[in-house]
Amino acid sequence: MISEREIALDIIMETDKGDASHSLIRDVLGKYDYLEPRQKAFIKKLAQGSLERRITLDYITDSFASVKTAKQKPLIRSLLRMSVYQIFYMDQVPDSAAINEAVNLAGKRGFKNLKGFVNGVLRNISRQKDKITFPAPSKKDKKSQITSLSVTYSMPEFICDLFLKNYGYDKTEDILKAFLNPRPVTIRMDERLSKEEMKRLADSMIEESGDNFAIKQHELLPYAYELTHTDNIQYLPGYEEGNWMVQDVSSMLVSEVAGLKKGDVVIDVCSAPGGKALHAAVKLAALEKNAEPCDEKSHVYSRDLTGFKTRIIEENVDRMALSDIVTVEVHDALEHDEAFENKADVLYCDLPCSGLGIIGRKADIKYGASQKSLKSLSCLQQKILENVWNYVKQGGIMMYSTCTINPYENEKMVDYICENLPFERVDITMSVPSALRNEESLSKGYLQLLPGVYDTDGFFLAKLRRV
Ligand SMILES: C[S@@+](CC[C@H](N)C(=O)[O-])C[C@H]1O[C@@H](n2cnc3c(N)ncnc32)[C@H](O)[C@@H]1O
Repeated sequence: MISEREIALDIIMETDKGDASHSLIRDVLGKYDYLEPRQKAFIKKLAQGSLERRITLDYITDSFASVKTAKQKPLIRSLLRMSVYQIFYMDQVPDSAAINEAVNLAGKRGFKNLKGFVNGVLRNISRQKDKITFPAPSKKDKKSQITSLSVTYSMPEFICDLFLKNYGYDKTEDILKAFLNPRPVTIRMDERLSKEEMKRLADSMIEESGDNFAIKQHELLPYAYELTHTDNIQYLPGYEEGNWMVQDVSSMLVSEVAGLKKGDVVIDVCSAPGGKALHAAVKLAALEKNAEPCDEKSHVYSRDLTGFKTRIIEENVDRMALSDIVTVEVHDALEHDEAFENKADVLYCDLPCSGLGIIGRKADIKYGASQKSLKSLSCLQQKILENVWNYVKQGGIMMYSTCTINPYENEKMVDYICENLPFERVDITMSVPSALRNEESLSKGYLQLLPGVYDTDGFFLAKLRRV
């Protein structure tokens, strides 16, 4: 018989090898579908939390263990992470339960000789947990600030350094804190629904969901709704009917700011799962309602690299009844397509990026990122941009966006575009929701949303006009 902690242990061991935690947790919980919701919630919290706080947990263990985490057997390292997480961050679990089960699991999984080590380290940590302190930052010493932020908020040092250089200590701390707070899921209701229909849909979600479920309208956009305590979101009312799709409110701003007009051709070169392209399609479909038969038809071309990815877009297009207005195609954005030259009124360049803005949702991103991977992503973005920029008509628009917080992929990439390609920045201050209009970055010709400052993922967007 496998226990909940043993299931969590297996997930933690896999994520230690670099596997994506969100899909892994979903797949493993699918395999143990017979478990009670309470048991599944425990496994998810333990696996996710141990990953999210890995650096902090290792720091605590290393303060007590004779063999440091880097030198420990992978199973023992994962077991200690999971147990220290319970001792520090799961108040409802008695320390003795976490420790006894860890010792049993060490024996069960072939490490009888290390049961004493596991027991000793965990009992010491439990006894002294109120006395443990993290490295303090010193105002004048940048290195001490990096170490302190890294250990306290479990963030690799090079990311702390990157944020510190750009945002200073206080803002960096706000961002890192926000990453550790649970983020609600945001959905975009189909704008073809009336306000009353959206409200009725939200009410029916409440009626059909468990006690903890909550839904509220997002303050930034009237058709964005925040959902908390959502498991199996696809079973909520309106999903099958295509009345909504999951999308962070920050990402909705792209189509909000693009200034789409009836008859526009939109090309999205990196489109899966289709959030922004389908948002554009919904807006255009609403405009088409008043079109005359002789008017130019609006259309969205939604492309991505593989059939696997475009199938996801197609499923969303079908579900949302947008197949008349959207064409989905497999196409490598690095391959130039002459047929697309001068075709787009609006080109979406929502390019592959380091994803540092969504670390709060996908903790594995922070451990997978490196200075080298960030550099190679900005090279890829540059190559894609050089290849697709002339899909935009003269006077047309390029929407450049990423879900990251890295100047080399964001503001410096916009500088690159404006210095090397025939584009100029468009002031978007008046087209963002009023609650964002005082955002400092807008005065520089782009919008950089930082988690902890706004109730959104980290997101970057710029509107550029071909001149
Ligand atoms: C940030 S995601 C796009 C998200 C999407 N725009 C949305 O709003 O749902 C980046 C996408 O770029 C795709 N991609 C990566 N390299 C590509 C390439 N060379 N050509 C086309 N798509 C690519 C990835 O498969 C991924 O789906």
